[in-house]
Amino acid sequence: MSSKYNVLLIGAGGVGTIVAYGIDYVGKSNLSIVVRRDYEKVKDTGYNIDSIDYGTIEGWKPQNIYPSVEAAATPKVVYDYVIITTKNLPDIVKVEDLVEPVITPGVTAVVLMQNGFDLGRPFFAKYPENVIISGVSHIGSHNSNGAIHQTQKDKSFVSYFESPTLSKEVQEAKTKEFISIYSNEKNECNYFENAKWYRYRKLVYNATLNTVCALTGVDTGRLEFSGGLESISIPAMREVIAVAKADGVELPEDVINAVVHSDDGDWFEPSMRVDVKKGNPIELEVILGNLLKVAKELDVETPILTVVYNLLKVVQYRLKEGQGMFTLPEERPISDKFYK
Ligand SMILES: NC(=O)C1=CN([C@@H]2O[C@H](COP(=O)(O)OP(=O)(O)OC[C@H]3O[C@@H](n4cnc5c(N)ncnc54)[C@H](OP(=O)(O)O)[C@@H]3O)[C@@H](O)[C@H]2O)C=CC1
Ligand SMILES: CC(C)(CO)C(=O)C(=O)O
Repeated sequence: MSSKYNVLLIGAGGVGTIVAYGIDYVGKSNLSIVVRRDYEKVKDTGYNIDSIDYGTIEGWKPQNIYPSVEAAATPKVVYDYVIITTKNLPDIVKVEDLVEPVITPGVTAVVLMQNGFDLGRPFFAKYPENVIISGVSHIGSHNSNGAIHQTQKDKSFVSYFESPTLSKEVQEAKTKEFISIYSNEKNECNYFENAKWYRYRKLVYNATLNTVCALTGVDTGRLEFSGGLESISIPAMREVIAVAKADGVELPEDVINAVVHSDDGDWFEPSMRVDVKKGNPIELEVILGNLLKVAKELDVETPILTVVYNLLKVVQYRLKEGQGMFTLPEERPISDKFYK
């Protein structure tokens, strides 16, 4: 009998494949992955990886490859860890529902290695006995048809989303055990005490630069030179900092400066901008929607973020229509709503 951890990773994209490779590199896990669109190709020839951390690897495969979460549930394996590295799009698929077939209550820890805010909340409601781990990744990695191109080092901060039903000791131990199966000498994977703090810190970037670049169609360099950085994104950053403060999270004095300078020398396109460019739906609800819900609960004014959110809702509608998620009738229906 194997004494290895049973690990399932769902979403082998730019981030997921590098996380999976890192876990395989450590060698403490019996690793399975779910591959959707590229299943046939990956099953036959594996991944070709060009990585700043691991070099050039050809034809890499983990122990098991499944075409769906349901298929990964059929061998009746009890998974110790289920890692989710899909895009988090609750307005399309709720990840807490997606993973249901592979979760064993009280055993499986869920690792959310995704951008966004307050991601633990729906999991606590559905899986009160399971540890929910937060992974905030700073990486630049993309997948095109099974070819992975990782240009920025895999650096991640791993914490637990504080469950209302589990003890600190249990959650901390499980989180550190996860780090022990993933951290290696090629990547940088650190334990970080406070998931909420780090998620707010990351939002200072994602809620203000991803969103405004997605709306305007520019990279962060062009946003700076056009004046949009100072007229829109920096005031929006102040709103994120104000919500964090009202929520008991004090971000450092120099956070805005640090965020703005994090792309120095790079015409960098944040992921939401890339998604719009590709015609893919955007992670609007987890990057901005969840923050605005908390702002409302705490009575914090967020005029800029609110307008940005409402404009991006229109963009999301367009993207969903473009992906064939709904179709509109040829003739525009007439509404009898009275506007004043
Ligand atoms: N890429 C980056 O550099 C960074 C990304 N992030 C965050 O990491 C997360 C992952 O991003 P990224 O790797 O770029 O995303 P990608 O779009 O590259 O990959 C997501 C993968 O998830 C798969 N997927 C989606 N739904 C399912 C499903 N139901 N079953 C199986 N597979 C599924 C997709 O498969 P399919 O091909 O079939 O659609 C795709 O391969 C996001 O939250 C992102 O914001 C954070 C920092 C940097
Ligand atoms: C800025 C970056 C690449 C940080 O890793 C990111 O989170 C994004 O583009 O969404």
